[in-house]
Order: sequence, then C-alpha cells, then structure tokens
Amino acid sequence: MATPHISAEPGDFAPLVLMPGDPRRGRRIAQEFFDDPHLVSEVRSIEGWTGTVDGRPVSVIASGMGQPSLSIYATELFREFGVERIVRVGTTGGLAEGQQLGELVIANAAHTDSAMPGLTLPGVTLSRVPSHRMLEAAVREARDRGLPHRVGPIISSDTFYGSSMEKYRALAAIGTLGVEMEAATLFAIAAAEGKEAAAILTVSDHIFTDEQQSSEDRETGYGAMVRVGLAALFG
Ligand SMILES: O=P(O)(O)O[C@H]1O[C@H](CO)[C@@H](O)[C@H]1O
Ligand SMILES: O=c1cc[nH]c(=O)[nH]1
Repeated sequence: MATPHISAEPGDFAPLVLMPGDPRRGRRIAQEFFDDPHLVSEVRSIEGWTGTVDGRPVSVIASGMGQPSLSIYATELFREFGVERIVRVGTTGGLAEGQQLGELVIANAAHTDSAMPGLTLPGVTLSRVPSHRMLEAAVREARDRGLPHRVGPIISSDTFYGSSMEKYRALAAIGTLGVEMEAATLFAIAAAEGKEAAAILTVSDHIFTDEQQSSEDRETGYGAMVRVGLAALFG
C-alpha cells in the first residue's frame, strides 16, 4: 500500500536499496547501473527505481538532504515495503589530512550533532554503526578493486553551513574522516527496525583546504561509490 511519501505497492521495491541524497543521482544510478530499470514511485519528485544488477533485484531512492528527510524514507521502506538493507551513497566534506577529492569514505561509525533520536535508551549514549557484514563486504570490494578509500568514523551534521572550524578540527583530531548529513540516523533507524544499513561516501570537497569538485563531478563522479555500495548490499 502507498505511504504518505512513497507511491508504490509491496513488492515494487527490492529488499536491497541504494539511497543517495540527490534524486537526480538516484535516477542516473538506475539508468547507468540497473538492467531493466523501472520507476516505482515519484511522490514529491523523489523517484524510486527498481531493476536488477547481475540478475539480482535492487532499488534506488533518494533520501533528500538531512536526517529528518532520510528518516521518513528509511522508516517507510523498512516498515511497509519489505526492505532489508539500505546503503547510503552520498558526498562528504573531507576532514582527514591528505584526503583527495573523489576518494571514498566507508563509515564504520557515525557521530552526530543531531536532535534526531532514531533510537534511544535512557541513560545510554548509543553508538550509530553500520551492519558489520555490509561494512566488511564494502571494504573488501574497495580493496579488491584498488579504489582509494579510508574506513573510519564520520559526522552526520544537521548543518551544512554554520559549523565552526574549531568543531571540525576537534572532530578531525579524533579521527573523523568526513562530514555529511544523514548516515547516523540511517544507522539508528536500521537498528531500531531490526534491519541493516551502511554508508559509502565520495569526498566532494575538503573542509580544511577548500578544494571542491564541480557540481557536475558531484552528480557524475559516483561510479566507485555505487560499485562498493552494491557490494555492501550483496555481501
Ligand atoms: O550528496 P548527498 O548524498 O546529498 O550528501 C551530502 O550532500 C548534501 C549537502 O550538500 C547532504 O545531503 C549531504 O549529506
Ligand atoms: O562539505 C560537505 C560536503 C558534503 N556534505 C556535507 O554535508 N558537507
């Protein structure tokens, strides 16, 4: 049955879902990587596509930007559409020394400054971590393909503008590899729903050097991330 934000029927989505922030990246992923891609939802112009990769059904749908938006799509997919695994495939602002634009960041944990709880336990600060099986599969794929990548914690922030350099420097000092805006809530929702998730990111700019990919590169330079994301879904 359709939900408020997804106009599909049970079975229209595969149990394995790629989730970029950007809807146009979602459509391109379906058209470039899926066999027989077909549109299964387009509420609010957030298109959901289902097809196959190597004969296995896979879907893609964007989260929009920020943790509140992601929480809507991830919750509806897990609860109403039989989705078992979601991989966020997004961009990140690099925080690590020597990190090059286009490198991958494979998140093994997500810090957050968000008020989005997702999963709470009074008196406990819960960790927001990906599925270990999916993480292992992603790292194996990146290594086997010789793709430049780092594995470590990221920060899922509620702000794109307005965080201080001091905060970024403190996060970098404890090994945080990149800043983005969705993964922590995805990990928390997956845990709360008894499902699995991972996050594979491409460095689109560097917070301390100010280097930036063009908006065209941000839209098109995602092949490595999608390959690794698919490996995580299949792993
Ligand atoms: O490229 P996407 O997946 O949208 O991810 C990053 O880009 C957006 C900000 O420009 C935020 O959604 C952030 O998490
Ligand atoms: O700097 C960046 C790049 C991508 N996503 C973010 O949230 N920040």
